[in-house]
Amino acid sequence: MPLLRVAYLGPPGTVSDEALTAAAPALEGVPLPTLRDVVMSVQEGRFERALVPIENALEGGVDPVLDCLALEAHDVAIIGEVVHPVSYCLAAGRELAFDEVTVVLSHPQALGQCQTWIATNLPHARVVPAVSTADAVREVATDTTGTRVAIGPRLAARHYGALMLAEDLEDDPGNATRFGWLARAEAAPAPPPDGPGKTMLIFWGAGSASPGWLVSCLAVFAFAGVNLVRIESRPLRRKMGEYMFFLDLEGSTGTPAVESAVADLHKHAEVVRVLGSFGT
Ligand SMILES: O=C(O)C(=O)C[C@]1(C(=O)O)C=C[C@@H](O)C=C1
Repeated sequence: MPLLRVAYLGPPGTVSDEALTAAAPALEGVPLPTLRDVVMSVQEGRFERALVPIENALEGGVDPVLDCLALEAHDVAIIGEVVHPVSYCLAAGRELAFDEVTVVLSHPQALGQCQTWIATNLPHARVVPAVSTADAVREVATDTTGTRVAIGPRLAARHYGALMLAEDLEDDPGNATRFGWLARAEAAPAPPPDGPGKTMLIFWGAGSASPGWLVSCLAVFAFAGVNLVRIESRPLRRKMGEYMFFLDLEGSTGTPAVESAVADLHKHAEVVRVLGSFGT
């Protein structure tokens, strides 16, 4: 039987690559250039599965993934999650003293996760965003005369033969990223009827301009005895002041409590979409 191919943010050596290998070493990973591409590859049926970062312990939600799931990838479901510890090194194509460094490259999430380290150790360097951590490391690895460095996982430094000038750059040793497994919604396994589970959903609209609207939306979960574990708002990408709300809650939609809370939420909100419901 052919191996299941899983799309992830490339090139090889990203944190996504590390997380995929740690979670499912037997699956074949296929690197794609951007996070939007990875999500849309499942929406468009080019891949049956993808692994994408959703949330980081220090920096919060991974916006391109959340926005694409909410607003573009209407037929994609989150079918499971893995939490992967994240640690970075400072990679370069040659030995450099910190005060010689003029540019530090990385993915914006990684730059955010290391912001205190950068401010303390490279206060004069220009911080430049890259499409992924591994892309940044690949870029500097062959630069044997310049003054640029990159922040990326050790995997990337080894993969591209870069020197490691420093290690453990993350601003807290508890740094970790939560990744979601994606599949087409029709291929998602049925949510578990009991046992520990999680449901991720989004809602917006109808009544959001009236006092107490958000409270009444959230109250449906309290009344049903469902524990909310995360709430995050993002612009609805329409006009100023319109937001969508991402909720994570304990329990799957296979349980009566979650099912009735979600049904009640429909009475308050214009749009309610369950992004995923799975066992944990
Ligand atoms: O650039 C990478 O290495 C990625 O896999 C992307 C990404 C992200 O977008 O959050 C994944 C995990 C880390 O939090 C940092 C970057």
